[in-house]
Amino acid sequence: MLNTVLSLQAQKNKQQKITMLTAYDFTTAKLFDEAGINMLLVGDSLGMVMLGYEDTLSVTMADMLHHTKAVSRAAKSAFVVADLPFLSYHVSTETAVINAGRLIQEGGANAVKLEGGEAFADVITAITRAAISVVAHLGLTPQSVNAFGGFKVQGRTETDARQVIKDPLAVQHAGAFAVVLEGIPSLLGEFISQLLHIPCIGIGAGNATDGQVLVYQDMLGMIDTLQPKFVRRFAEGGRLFKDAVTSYQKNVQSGDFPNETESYKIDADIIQKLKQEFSTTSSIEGEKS
Ligand SMILES: Nc1nc(=O)c2c([nH]1)NC[C@@H]1CN(c3ccc(C(=O)N[C@@H](CCC(=O)O)C(=O)O)cc3)CN21
Ligand SMILES: CC(C)C(=O)C(=O)O
Ligand SMILES: [Mg+2]
Repeated sequence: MLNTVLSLQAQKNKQQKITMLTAYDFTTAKLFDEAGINMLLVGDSLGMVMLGYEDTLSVTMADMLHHTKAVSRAAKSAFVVADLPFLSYHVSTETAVINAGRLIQEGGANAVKLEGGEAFADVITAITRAAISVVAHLGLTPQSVNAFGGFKVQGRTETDARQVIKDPLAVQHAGAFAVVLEGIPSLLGEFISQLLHIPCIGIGAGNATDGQVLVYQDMLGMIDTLQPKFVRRFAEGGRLFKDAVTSYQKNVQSGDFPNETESYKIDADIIQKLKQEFSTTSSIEGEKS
């Protein structure tokens, strides 16, 4: 089943949870698409999990396009959302529209995501005016890590919580078709999801949002450095990979790999003839010198 802005809205209306996972390359995107995940997010978290940076601030439009192209080629039914990287939508609405357009036109994404609420309403309106679907990312917005003083849960005080409620309303009004709510108390996640008519996808926003998103390396248990409270490890992928690599290493060292069936064959007569020919050649060469 093809996922669209309409099917995702219908899922919220019917109270069927929306599933979203990050994806950054063709092979994993194909697996998640085949598993029936509704939405694939080419997140700027790729700077951390794929490229090894400390935060998402170093990620460029070139990085995002490179990975978005790979994911788009794999997505047959999943709806592909690409993150607008840091500073690609902050300078002017004009550059924001151009960069959003590149993720769609060159990257093949179905929608773009940007971090910001009320303060980015004009940018969201400008992008949606180009008929580009926008997801707004609110709450713990990782591109603000330095402004926040770390990856800190948002909306715990009355003043902060008020803004965390105002922002989703503002972006919905500006034309966003969905929001990602990250790192907020579950009661706020629940209230905002009831307040908005558009789908609210949570990550660290509790169980009452319209859907959930996680970074795939987190949920597959491939990471043991960063471990936010909201992560559940659905597999021990890191263990699985390491064990397989150890097994490969042992089998190569012992000469057990590759075996007969893993090797190519040639007629024994041909190789026998060539062996004679080359041993003669080398003895003649030897006589010359
Ligand atoms: N691997 C990975 N997973 C993610 O979810 C993720 C990334 N990378 N990179 C981009 C952002 C950064 N994110 C993060 C990173 C750390 C915390 C974290 O450690 N949070 C504290 C909250 C402490 C508090 O304020 O109470 C925690 O203990 O959960 C949360 C979200 C979410 N995103
Ligand atoms: C954490 C999710 C929502 C994200 O924005 C990303 O992966 O970049
Ligand atoms: Mg992101």
